[in-house]
Amino acid sequence: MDILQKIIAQKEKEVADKQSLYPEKLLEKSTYFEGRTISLKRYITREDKSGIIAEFKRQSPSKGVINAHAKVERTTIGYMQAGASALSVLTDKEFFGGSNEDLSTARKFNFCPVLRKDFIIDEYQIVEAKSIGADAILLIAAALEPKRLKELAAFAKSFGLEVLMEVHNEAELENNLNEHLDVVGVNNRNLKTFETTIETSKALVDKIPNEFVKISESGISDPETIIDLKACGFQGFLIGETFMKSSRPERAAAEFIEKIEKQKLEIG
Ligand SMILES: O=P(O)(O)OC[C@@H](O)[C@@H](O)c1c[nH]c2ccccc12
Repeated sequence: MDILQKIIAQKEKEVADKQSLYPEKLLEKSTYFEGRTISLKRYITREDKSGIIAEFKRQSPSKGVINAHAKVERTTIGYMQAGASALSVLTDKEFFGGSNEDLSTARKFNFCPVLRKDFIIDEYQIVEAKSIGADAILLIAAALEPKRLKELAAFAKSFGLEVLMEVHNEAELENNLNEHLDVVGVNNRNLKTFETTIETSKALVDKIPNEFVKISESGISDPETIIDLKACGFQGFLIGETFMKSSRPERAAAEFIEKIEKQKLEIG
């Protein structure tokens, strides 16, 4: 069993437990339920922003604890002040040390798109995403059958949530493109070895139709890589660890984004 299969098995249990404790009817009472969402697609492509989706991630299966002390409020506000286009918040507890409260806190203190980073396998988690204040959800092609991925994407759109589909290779991309997706992300991390390589993104970018916003995810550790990925056609960049491993992630993000701005000027 690879890590993804392990996580999915755990999610199936979690969803069943939660559904009996807090049925959808209850989640629908959340004040966020009626509210409008902020478009991730639009914010990634805004000219006045960096294209960076800055992630709040305390730990991961590949790295263990990345940052045990960072506060969601200070970190996410700082990310946005630094020039991030959007936020990504891990809500998985078991493997990533996140929570729904983390996402709601990010929501409460920021006016920007907030992506719910979790392993979605059921409609229940989409209702939950809306109820905690998310604007967009992640669907992982490696975790779902194409028919199921499309159903979940359509369901998310019916609540006004945008959909980021994540792929690792050409087959996943080609089997899953559908009209309900907004953003397509290439994950540079190999889920079996945990190794990351930007080449994964470069090999797939031209195969993603232009109607989708294209982002590169994981293992981005220097501003030069962003310049390189932009030149290949990527519009967005999902960054977690490079920021979170700093004792002040928001400061690391500010320094990183400043360097991109400087290089942009030099390149002209
Ligand atoms: O911390 P990194 O290497 O910058 O990666 C961020 C993000 O891409 C990564 O956290 C991620 C990509 N896809 C996921 C799916 C689930 C959980 C986490 C992820």
